[in-house]
Amino acid sequence: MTVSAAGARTPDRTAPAAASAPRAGADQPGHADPAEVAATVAADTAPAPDGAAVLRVEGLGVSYPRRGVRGGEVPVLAGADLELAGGRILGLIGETGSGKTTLARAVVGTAPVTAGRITVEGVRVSGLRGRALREHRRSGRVQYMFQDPLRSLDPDLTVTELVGEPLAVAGVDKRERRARSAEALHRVGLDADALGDRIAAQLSGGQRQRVSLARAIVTRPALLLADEPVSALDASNRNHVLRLLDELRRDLGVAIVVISHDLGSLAGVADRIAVLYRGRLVEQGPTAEVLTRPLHPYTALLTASAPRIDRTGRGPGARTRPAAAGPPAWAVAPGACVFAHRCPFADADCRTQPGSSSHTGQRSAACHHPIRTPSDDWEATS
Ligand SMILES: Nc1ncnc2c1ncn2[C@@H]1O[C@H](COP(=O)(O)OP(=O)(O)OP(=O)(O)O)[C@@H](O)[C@H]1O
Repeated sequence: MTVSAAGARTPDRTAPAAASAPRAGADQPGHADPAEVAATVAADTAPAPDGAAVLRVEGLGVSYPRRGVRGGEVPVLAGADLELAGGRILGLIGETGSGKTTLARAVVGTAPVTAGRITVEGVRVSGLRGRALREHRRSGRVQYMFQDPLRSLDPDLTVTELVGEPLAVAGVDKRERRARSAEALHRVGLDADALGDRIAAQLSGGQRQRVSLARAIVTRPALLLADEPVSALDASNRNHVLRLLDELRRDLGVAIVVISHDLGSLAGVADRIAVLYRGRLVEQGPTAEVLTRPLHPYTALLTASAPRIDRTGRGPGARTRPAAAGPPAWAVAPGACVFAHRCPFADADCRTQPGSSSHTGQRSAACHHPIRTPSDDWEATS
């Protein structure tokens, strides 16, 4: 079990070295003045200059080893390009198995990158190895928040220990750990004095998710990857966590990637949406535009089937067909459209030719026949 860049826990085979680093001691709940610590956090975590990319993903490919086949591999992500500035939220959406978690894990260095590059704050993290990678993870500048806090939080640690653990990994002394853990808990609406001595099993689902969030921000990250942060929560806790994410990006300038199945959750919080289908990013753009005027037929299908986005079924999504089985993504010709087997507009080009990526302003869609409106100003880029 391991977790983030800074040593939480996740059930994977590629445990970051930080996972074996010493744990925080049994700190007492912190007594620091949260306002004072908050001021320090704000000073230490200056938002990236407007427009500066905190995360840049270029031509990313990830392949997992194929079980039982020596040297064999299964490509699960290909040609992914993304950019995210400080203080911005990117919603990453796609059906189960499309590669959302894999993309996030590639960014924190726990998925095997086979092509392209990932840059965080100007540092090429996809090329880091050995000591440089361990140092990067210990810095806590990139944090990954797991979708299942009950499984990802160590059941034996108290809340104070859980939140302070990434700081212990980073070598922060006990006194500062206590102060910063209390501030992080305060920021997510939890009282360290009241909850600091509890273990995860003694918390509600919403509290656990907020402890995960406190743990993720305690290192003052530049980039937070939140994997399905609200999918297990009821409506009130969901809204609370989404509001917290919004505050974090605004107050601390954190760049946040929110992974979700739920367009409704993303609609309220994300500045931009990226749509993943079978390991390919098929569309990206400002949230309102992607949701109301999807360009890629798969996005149209998503928006049409999301009740809160399009209840009428009369939007562009109504033109798409229901799901149908297709070839596995790795069997699709390199660059050809992975949605062609389901797309009502697909022609021979879509099944055989490299997908054409079109864009207009802030938007892009990897599609030979994007859904257009008369006002669209199109430019084919490849
Ligand atoms: N460690 C692994 N080894 C081999 N294959 C893997 C591994 N992890 C994920 N996969 C495969 O990679 C593909 C993408 O998985 P991933 O977990 O990234 O999808 P996802 O979009 O996050 O799905 P979900 O929404 O269900 O969490 C899936 O086919 C999955 O089975």
